[in-house]
Amino acid sequence: MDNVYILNNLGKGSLKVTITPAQHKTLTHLPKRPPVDLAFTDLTYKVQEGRKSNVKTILKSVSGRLRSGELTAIMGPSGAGKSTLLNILTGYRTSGMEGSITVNGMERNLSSFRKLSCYIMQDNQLHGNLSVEEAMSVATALKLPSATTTAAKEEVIQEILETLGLSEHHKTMTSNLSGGQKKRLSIALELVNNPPIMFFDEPTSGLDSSSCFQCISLLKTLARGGRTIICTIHQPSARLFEMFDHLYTLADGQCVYQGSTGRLVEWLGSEGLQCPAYHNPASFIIEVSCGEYGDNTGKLVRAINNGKNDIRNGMPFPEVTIPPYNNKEAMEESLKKQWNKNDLSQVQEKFKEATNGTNGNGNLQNGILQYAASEIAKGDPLVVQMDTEKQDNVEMALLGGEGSPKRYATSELTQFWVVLKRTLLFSRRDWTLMYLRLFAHILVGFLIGALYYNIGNDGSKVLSNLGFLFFNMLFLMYTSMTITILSFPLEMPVLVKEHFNRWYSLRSYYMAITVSDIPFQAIFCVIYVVIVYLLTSQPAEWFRFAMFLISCLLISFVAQSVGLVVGAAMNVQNGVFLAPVMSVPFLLFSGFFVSFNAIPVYLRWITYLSYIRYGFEGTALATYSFNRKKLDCHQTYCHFKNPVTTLEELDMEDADITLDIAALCLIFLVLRISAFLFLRWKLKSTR
Ligand SMILES: Nc1ncnc2c1ncn2[C@@H]1O[C@H](COP(=O)(O)OP(=O)(O)OP(=O)(O)O)[C@@H](O)[C@H]1O
Repeated sequence: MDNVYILNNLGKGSLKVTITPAQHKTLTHLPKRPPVDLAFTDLTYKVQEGRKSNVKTILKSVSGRLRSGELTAIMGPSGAGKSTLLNILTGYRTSGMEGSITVNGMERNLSSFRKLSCYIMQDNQLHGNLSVEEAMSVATALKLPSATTTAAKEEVIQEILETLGLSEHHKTMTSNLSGGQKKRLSIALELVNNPPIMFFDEPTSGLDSSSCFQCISLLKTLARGGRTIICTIHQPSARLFEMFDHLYTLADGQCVYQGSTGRLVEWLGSEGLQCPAYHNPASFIIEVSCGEYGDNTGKLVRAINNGKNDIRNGMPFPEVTIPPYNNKEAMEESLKKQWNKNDLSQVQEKFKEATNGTNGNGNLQNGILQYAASEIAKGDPLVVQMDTEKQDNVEMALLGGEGSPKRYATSELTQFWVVLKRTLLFSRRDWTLMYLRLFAHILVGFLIGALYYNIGNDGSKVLSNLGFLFFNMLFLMYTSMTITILSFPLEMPVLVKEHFNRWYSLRSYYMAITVSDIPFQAIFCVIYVVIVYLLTSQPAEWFRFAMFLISCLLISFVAQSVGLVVGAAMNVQNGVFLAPVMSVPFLLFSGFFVSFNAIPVYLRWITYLSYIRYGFEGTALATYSFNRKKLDCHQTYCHFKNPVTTLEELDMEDADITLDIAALCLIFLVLRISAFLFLRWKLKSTR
């Protein structure tokens, strides 16, 4: 359908422009968000190294302005502090920082800011087991308000995928996408709620030159839509460099250039640094920053006043003042004024999306866009038929404080449900997690059944039967513990990204992963126990079987929780070594190797912590307690013919299975809470 726009250039009549989009490539269905300008003043970042007195200053009182509608590159030599600056601006790193960061002239409220921004990290943290479409569905389910209809969500997904050139690949599994496609998917996922500020850490790393160009074109397109796009980049090619609107260059933690990319060479020339002909300006500024043309850093830092000066007019930026607002209306009014300042970007967005869409081809400087922009630049009032809704929908989140809406777009229950469904889908698709585990339980079940075949009621084989009971504990413990230690740390980077970008709360995520694996673990455990119980001819009484099964189930749940604690607290290498080593004392004090009374008094407390002891005791009581009849004996003398003798030998004659079950439940709860606390600590400490 043709779009008709009236450019009512007052005093000069009106101009009618008819635009026929080549294909449906608009982002009209995204939620409307306000444009955001970000400024930072005298930003200093220090870290402590080694001894407490050894403080390293990474950012040295840098200042800068990052405007909406512009694509900003943060450049500098390796180790200059680019990632550190980006991490501070995103709010990813908060401790050790001094200075002020303002958003549209007001002191940044980190909580509100994080709702307006997204951070796309270098290694596209994506779940490989989801298709593009499924990943997008999860993003819309979590990032758009629950009130959004399914049809509207579908439309958002459709639009974004078409715009980013991913619609052809909507059924492709994320793990099979190319590097460039993965990058685009990472952007697509965050674009769902249309954040006005987007941060990218090295968006072009690992991409070939054509994909780099496409990626930067896409970022430029997003910037032209009124968004503030900031990315760190390593020495781009001259072609890529030209595409950036704004360049912020760091050298040794200080700002050596801030301004348009187009004026870089001219400005450096005015400082006595002539860029050789046919030399890439991006390479030149890096070389200058590295000191290849002498020590110019101090001179450049002074000339630019460490980022306080605007290269456009060589003057310091106007002071940021925060007006004293008396009421909410005054704040809204002020924000609307700021909004109106960004009319240019709104016009650009409208024209861009109506004409060529955001298809990443970089062809943005079309005639209409230039016309509209130049008219505004001249100061002539220009009325464009636009979404008036945008102006009314000033985001109170910018203001922070009382008017600030909820922390997440959806309720914790919705987050729990969406993450649970996603985790169940992963489990179904994860070969190791599902089929290999099932196979192992069945195989080992039959192996043990064959080894201890029919010994359950044989008075001469009670010691072997106790060995069987202990082996059950060992097997169930290791299988459920190691799978969690191996799989959970792999989830961490995605969790860090999604949690930081406000997809869900840690609580909802944790509840979902806690619940998701329990049914599978339970099914595997039941299959194993049924096989071994029948093959080894344990007492054929339902209540004994139930107690035996409950003890085994609880052991596998507890061991899984141990795996979660270890997986949350450390990486795979350490976890795989430490968890089995840490389990050794619990195995030794389980009551199988040494009976309780034989353990030295000062070491007995360990048995109370040994979950293996409770599990082993539970299965032993289920087998030999509750007035079990004497066992069969096919030899002249069977010492353990009477089950009471076995219990006496194990010091379990007074033991109570209810206490064992209660202790296992308590340990389970304590471990699950500890795993949550470790996870929370880990999320904070990685930042
Ligand atoms: N936690 C830390 N402890 C000690 N030094 C740190 C810490 N974090 C960063 N640094 C140092 O700060 C400097 C800047 O690091 P940063 O990662 O920001 O550099 P960069 O410009 O992004 O480099 P690159 O382009 O190589 O990624 C480096 O010298 C780095 O070693």
